[in-house]
Amino acid sequence: MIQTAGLAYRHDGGAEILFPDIEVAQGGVLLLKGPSGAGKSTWLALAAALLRPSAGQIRVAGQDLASLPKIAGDAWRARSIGFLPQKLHLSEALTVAGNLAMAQWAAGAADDSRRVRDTLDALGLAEFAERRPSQLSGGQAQRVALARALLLKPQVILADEPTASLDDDAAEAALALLSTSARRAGATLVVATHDSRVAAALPGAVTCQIMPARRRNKRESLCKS
Ligand SMILES: Nc1ncnc2c1ncn2[C@@H]1O[C@H](COP(=O)(O)OP(=O)(O)OP(=O)(O)O)[C@@H](O)[C@H]1O
Repeated sequence: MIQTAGLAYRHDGGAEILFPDIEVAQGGVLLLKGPSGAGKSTWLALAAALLRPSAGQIRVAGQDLASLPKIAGDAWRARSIGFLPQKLHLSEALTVAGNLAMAQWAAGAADDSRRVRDTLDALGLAEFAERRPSQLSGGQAQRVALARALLLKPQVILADEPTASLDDDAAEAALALLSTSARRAGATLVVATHDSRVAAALPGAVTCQIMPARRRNKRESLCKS
């Protein structure tokens, strides 16, 4: 479950970004839309406890994040959040399987090569386990990053612009895989995007518009389900 109320954040030297109040049930899908620079990535960083709000409340996967100390936040994130970043950050020094093992190690989880294999298998990546990231297509590399995000069975998956630079067919396949994987894992899925193709691929999502304050119409609701 994700719940926010009166959430706001001010970057150093920037104007305060005001976010709409959001409520998404555990296992639900949240689509965060909004123009470039509106604050979508900032919202994801707040939901991952990478940033602390300047005002308001945010509760993610049963944890109140507004007042969570940094060290507790790091441990909570490792347990609870799977992140699919726009830049995939796969290490070329490691194989595909090694990249997943590295994610286990970084989260302080026990080394579990069986889970690495099973996760790669579930995403149709078994045959690529011993390849380096540069030996994969863009879509395959993104699937590896999704496998890494799912590996530790997170309660929430945060995906930042998952269809950027994908053509229509690849974007449709990526979104289908993302939502099927999240549903199977019982995880809440959050997709932040300004790609208008995404809404059609995520029927039933709670859709919230992140909007710079100067462009808001006070009577307009910024979220709908
Ligand atoms: N570290 C930072 N320091 C100062 N300002 C920042 C910082 N990071 C982001 N901003 C500003 O905060 C605002 C929101 O940025 P954010 O990256 O969250 O937007 P976005 O909606 O994700 O944009 P895009 O779709 O282009 O990725 C922007 O005006 C941006 O310039």
